[in-house]
Amino acid sequence: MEKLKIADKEFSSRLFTGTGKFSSSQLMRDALLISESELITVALKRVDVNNENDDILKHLDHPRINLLPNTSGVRDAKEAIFAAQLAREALETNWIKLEIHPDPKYLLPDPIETIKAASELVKQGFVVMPYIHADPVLCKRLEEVGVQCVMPLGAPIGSNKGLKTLEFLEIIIDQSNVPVIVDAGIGSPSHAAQAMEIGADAVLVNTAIAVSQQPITMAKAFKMAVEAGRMAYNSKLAPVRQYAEASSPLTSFLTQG
Ligand SMILES: CC(=O)[C@@H](O)[C@H](O)COP(=O)(O)O
Repeated sequence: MEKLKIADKEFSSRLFTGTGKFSSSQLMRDALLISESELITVALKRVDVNNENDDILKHLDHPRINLLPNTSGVRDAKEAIFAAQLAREALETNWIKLEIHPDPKYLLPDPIETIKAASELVKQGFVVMPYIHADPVLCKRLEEVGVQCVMPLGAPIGSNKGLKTLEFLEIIIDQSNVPVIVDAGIGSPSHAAQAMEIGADAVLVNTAIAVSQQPITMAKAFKMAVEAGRMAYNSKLAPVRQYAEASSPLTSFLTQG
């Protein structure tokens, strides 16, 4: 599979993963290593930044893993900027997954605060990866302020509903000049494959792996689905037709001889 470039990094895997909801840190590590994911997001609020033996960080220590701190839990741009600065200091990375979702019921991202924070964080030298609604206009605006990719949602975080925003994701992918990573709501490997088939550059999956009955084999299933979806996209899918079209001539044998 061809590599994906975001900012100064190249990724062989187009499956990005999250670290929440695993029943143990060891299980999280085993599943994420099997997934071959190279960009793994961790909520800053879950890390004890003053403890160099922090359990979650210890379990994510691997040469293939790039940590992507996220600002989950913040309610506005001001808090997000503060969280990003803390993360940069604590984890020594200027990459940040910008998540501002003040409403705990649906966890939908606040577009106004997100664009405000993104534009300031870009000015401060961050590689900004914003989690947003599948809004094509917002994606273009974020691109203009200098984010390195966009991360539109398929469905609410943790809902496992799949690509409820499919038609808008297609518009975003069609228009985008930065990588498009479908994030949130991907509940099964087939959802991930579908996102890749329509041309997403990558997907981010957490809940569907972490809360499955067998996270390790599920992680592998997601890895394979993402690879298959990308391969299908690169091979150009056959067109969808309204009417049937025979796969081989139906009557030619009647007219022979
Ligand atoms: C971990 C993380 O960043 C989540 O906020 C992300 O959006 C994943 O969503 P799912 O848990 O639905 O896969």
